[in-house]
Amino acid sequence: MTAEDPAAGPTGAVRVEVPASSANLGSGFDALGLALGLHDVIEARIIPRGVEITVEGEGADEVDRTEAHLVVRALRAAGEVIGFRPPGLELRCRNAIPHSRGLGSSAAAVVAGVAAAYGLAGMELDEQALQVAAEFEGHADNAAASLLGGLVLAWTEGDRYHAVRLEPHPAIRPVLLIPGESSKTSVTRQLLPDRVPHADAAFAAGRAALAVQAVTADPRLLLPATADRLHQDYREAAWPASLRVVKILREHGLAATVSGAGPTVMVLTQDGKLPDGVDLTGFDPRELAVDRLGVQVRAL
Ligand SMILES: Nc1ncnc2c1ncn2[C@@H]1O[C@H](COP(=O)(O)OP(=O)(O)O)[C@@H](O)[C@H]1O
Ligand SMILES: N[C@@H](CCOP(=O)(O)O)C(=O)O
Repeated sequence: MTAEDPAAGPTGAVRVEVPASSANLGSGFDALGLALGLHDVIEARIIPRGVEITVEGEGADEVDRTEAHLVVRALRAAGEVIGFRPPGLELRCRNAIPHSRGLGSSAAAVVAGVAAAYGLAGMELDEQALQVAAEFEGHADNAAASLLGGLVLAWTEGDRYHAVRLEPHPAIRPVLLIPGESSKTSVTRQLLPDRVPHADAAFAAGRAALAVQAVTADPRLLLPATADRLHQDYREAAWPASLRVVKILREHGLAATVSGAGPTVMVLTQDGKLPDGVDLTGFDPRELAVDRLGVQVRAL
């Protein structure tokens, strides 16, 4: 995360580039996130009054163009925290992150709004930025990844959100299988049980710890490290085809997981390849680099 010229003081306009992310990585439910090389770009400008919003690309036919726009709401919320209250705002959004597919579009939009507030106020991003962004989602995995880039470990302490950033191993090449249909995170969270068996919790703790080693240091461990018992099976009704593909790819030895709350499938490969003969009808396979920078802000 950088604000490239924070010493320059408040500015009238900023350009923000924010990465998508894949949360959970199978075993690290609500804790692990990986930033991906697919970016929304937002230009935010202070104007005398009101909001003027243009949107191109993903979500252009759906998103609100009023004060209720997610980037505006996040910008205003961050502004309250840092004491920055612009009279009016112009936003130009060029969206590349598909909405409601498990690629962290909402977290990216929120991080973009928070980063725009800091940039317009001439401030560098800080710990409070994660706090504001994570409060919109209720979990910090995607928001921390969009903010910091790389692999993130997110956790909560009371009502405070925290994250550390780790460097993913250079050999890791994520392939994303993005389906046409969408699935709302708020809906699939309701499919999760209130309690899980102790053995499953213990399994998850071990595999999530292993995932840190696999993603940062030893990608040969990716298959066992991404095994999950806490969320994917419970959410099957929302995206049976995604879970079927995950299981088939794992039987072929690939570290496939449902990305975030689905329905996209993420495969952590080391060669960018998928096995022949696996039926991927309905999915658009795209190799995406790991984003190592996190959100980028510059004055215009
Ligand atoms: N760039 C954006 N601008 C405005 N709203 C957005 C943007 N990205 C996502 N959203 C909002 O977030 C919703 C998707 O959130 P969610 O279901 O959590 O999916 P995702 O997994 O993509 O984050 C969209 O329907 C839209 O309301
Ligand atoms: N840990 C969350 C992640 C949601 O990610 P999204 O990209 O689907 O919003 C969850 O699994 O609910």
